[in-house]
Amino acid sequence: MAYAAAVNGHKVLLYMRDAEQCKSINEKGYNPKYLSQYPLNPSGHDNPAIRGICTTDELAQAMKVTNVVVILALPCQLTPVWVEQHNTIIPENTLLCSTAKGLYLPTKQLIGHAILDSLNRASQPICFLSGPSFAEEIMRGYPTAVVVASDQLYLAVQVQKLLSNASSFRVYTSQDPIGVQLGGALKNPLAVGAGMIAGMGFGSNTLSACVTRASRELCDLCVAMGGRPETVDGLSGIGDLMLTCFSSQSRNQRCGQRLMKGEGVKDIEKDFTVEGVATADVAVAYADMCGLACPIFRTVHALIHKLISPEEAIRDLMGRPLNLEASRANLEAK
Ligand SMILES: NC(=O)c1ccc[n+]([C@@H]2O[C@H](COP(=O)([O-])OP(=O)(O)OC[C@H]3O[C@@H](n4cnc5c(N)ncnc54)[C@H](O)[C@@H]3O)[C@@H](O)[C@H]2O)c1
Ligand SMILES: O=P(O)(O)OC[C@H](O)CO
Repeated sequence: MAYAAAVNGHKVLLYMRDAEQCKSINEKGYNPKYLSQYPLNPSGHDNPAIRGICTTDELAQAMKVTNVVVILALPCQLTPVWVEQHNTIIPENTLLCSTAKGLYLPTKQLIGHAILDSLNRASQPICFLSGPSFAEEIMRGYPTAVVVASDQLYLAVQVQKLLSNASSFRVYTSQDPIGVQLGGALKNPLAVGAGMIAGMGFGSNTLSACVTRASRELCDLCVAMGGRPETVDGLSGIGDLMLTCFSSQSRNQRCGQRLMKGEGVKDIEKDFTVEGVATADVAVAYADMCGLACPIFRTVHALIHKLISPEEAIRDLMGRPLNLEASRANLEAK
């Protein structure tokens, strides 16, 4: 996201904890830890267009500048903690844009509600960026479309203008922050499930069937929790579901594959962030709250926690009562 903003000529400060990483960004124009082969310098000049900062003092100074947008790009389970630690230096009127795609496990909240609670301010301007977007493909300049949502459209439009560029990054707006947050979060356990199918050695028939039926569950659960169905049909629902279920670039998808090879969640999470694991727990809690069957969400959750075997999972899903395809079977109580 820093790169997308820098491409548009904005002054970008990238806050990080590691002083060495910061030094490398400022002196060499490369981030040694993430996507290290890509220069952080869209304009081609020697000086990096993105400057690294790593002290709370520098961050506090940066926050005082007017017209700042703070893009929070942390894993979901860490975002509220970080916000709470920094809430005194985040000005009340500064627009926050969260990119985290997950549901917050400790309180089973949408990430936006958890952030506002951590700030202890319900009125902070906030929006949510989501949609099919592997970071590496953005750095490569591959045309990408995402959506940014806020209750107040003008806040979403601010981020839309900040990040969109006509050659490779197109940002749509939405006034359905609940639907956009839920779509981006709930696709993750389903992508873990898609990886499990590959890990079990099944092929395209199984994957396509599962993703299609999963998209129905995603829609039912999002709508039951207050999102709009047209949002789920969009980039932050079906769009991101397709990306992550059909690509082994997805960390959630790779996690599912590795789980089926016998690895444990804790070991996999040491290698990369997997939002779908914690979010699966919250998804099942939401399904219970809404009285929804959501068999795929429940099966993925049970497999993650090794409550059932892969053979039982297939038997349970394939052995469900036969039904019309378009029936609302998912809406029956479990
Ligand atoms: N990577 C992608 O392609 C991508 C695309 C779209 C959305 N997202 C979403 O964005 C969110 C962040 O994903 P990511 O891939 O950038 O995750 P990541 O695992 O790469 O972590 C992002 C940053 O958080 C920092 N971090 C980790 N622990 C921290 C802590 N305790 N305190 C402060 N900083 C800490 C890391 O050092 C890293 O710089 C996720 O919810 C993800 O789903 C990621
Ligand atoms: O690698 P994943 O599975 O975390 O997916 C990253 C983004 O959500 C893709 O849009």
